[in-house]
Amino acid sequence: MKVIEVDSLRKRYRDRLAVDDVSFTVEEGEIFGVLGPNGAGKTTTVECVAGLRTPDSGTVRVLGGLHRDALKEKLGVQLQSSALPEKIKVWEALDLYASFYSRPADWNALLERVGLADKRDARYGKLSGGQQQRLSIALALVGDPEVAILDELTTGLDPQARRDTWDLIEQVRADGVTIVLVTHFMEEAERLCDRIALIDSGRVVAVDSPAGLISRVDRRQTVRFRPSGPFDDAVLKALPEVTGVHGGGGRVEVTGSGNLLLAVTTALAAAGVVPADLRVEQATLDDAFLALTGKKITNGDAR
Ligand SMILES: Nc1ncnc2c1ncn2[C@@H]1O[C@H](COP(=O)(O)OP(=O)(O)OP(=O)(O)O)[C@@H](O)[C@H]1O
Repeated sequence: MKVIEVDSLRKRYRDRLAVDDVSFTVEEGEIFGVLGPNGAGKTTTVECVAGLRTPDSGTVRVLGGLHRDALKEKLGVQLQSSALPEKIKVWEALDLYASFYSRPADWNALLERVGLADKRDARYGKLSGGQQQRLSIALALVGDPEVAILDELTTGLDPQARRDTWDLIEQVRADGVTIVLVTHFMEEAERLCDRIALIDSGRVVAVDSPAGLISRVDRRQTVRFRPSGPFDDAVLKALPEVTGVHGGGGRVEVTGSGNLLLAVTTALAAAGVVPADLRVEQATLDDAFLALTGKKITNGDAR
């Protein structure tokens, strides 16, 4: 079932066309990524989906076209800008947000789930960045939503806090919540998303699974190693998977496609060569974005 249908969405801010003809659909139960560089129009797009902005043209249907008030009950939103007052206590924020819904979730259980049970009485301003982020996820879930929109979920978090947040999102999805995740982190999109809309300059460049996006662009791989001794590189060049073999400084670089690693290691074993420091490099989402738009997406990606 399609949970979100966005068709030919356009949104202009005065002289700035932020979203220029964006279309995509999100299926029930998936984690759908909206990925693109800063200023691409991601936030504006999801704000239109959440009913927080009115599109200039195009249509947005969420949960079969629910109207605003009914939709508010079923949609949880965590936006970049939703900072809370410094002095509010964790439990007060949850209690306040719960009051917006007719059938809220049990926020005590939510606090446990996001790992903030011991911070119940702490003030928002005293929480670490990771704790604030987890609280904002709890606030997005306090209405027990069917769909959650999470914008720049892990920006500003250290790698461990980021991975903990990813685990949390996977648990939320396992409960059946459909998730729209806005991000400019490749690793996050690759790890979490079932499908991704790549957005650039207000337009959807492609929608596909992470593997689908990568394979569309480049199936080439590179295998690098240090051979245990000299060998005739014809044994590698003869392999159907191999397109090139280059060497120098005691290192060998083999390019090709298909199951390149297996083909190379098998041929080396047959030739009595042991490959040390073996590395495989494949195209990434970043490469896919570059090939599709001519731009790099990475900005602050904590790889
Ligand atoms: N309220 C606003 N008024 C005027 N221009 C805006 C407004 N909000 C966004 N913009 C502009 O619209 C464009 C798209 O912004 P948007 O925030 O949707 O992009 P984004 O992909 O979410 O970027 P970021 O990751 O930086 O938030 C940007 O050029 C931005 O400067």
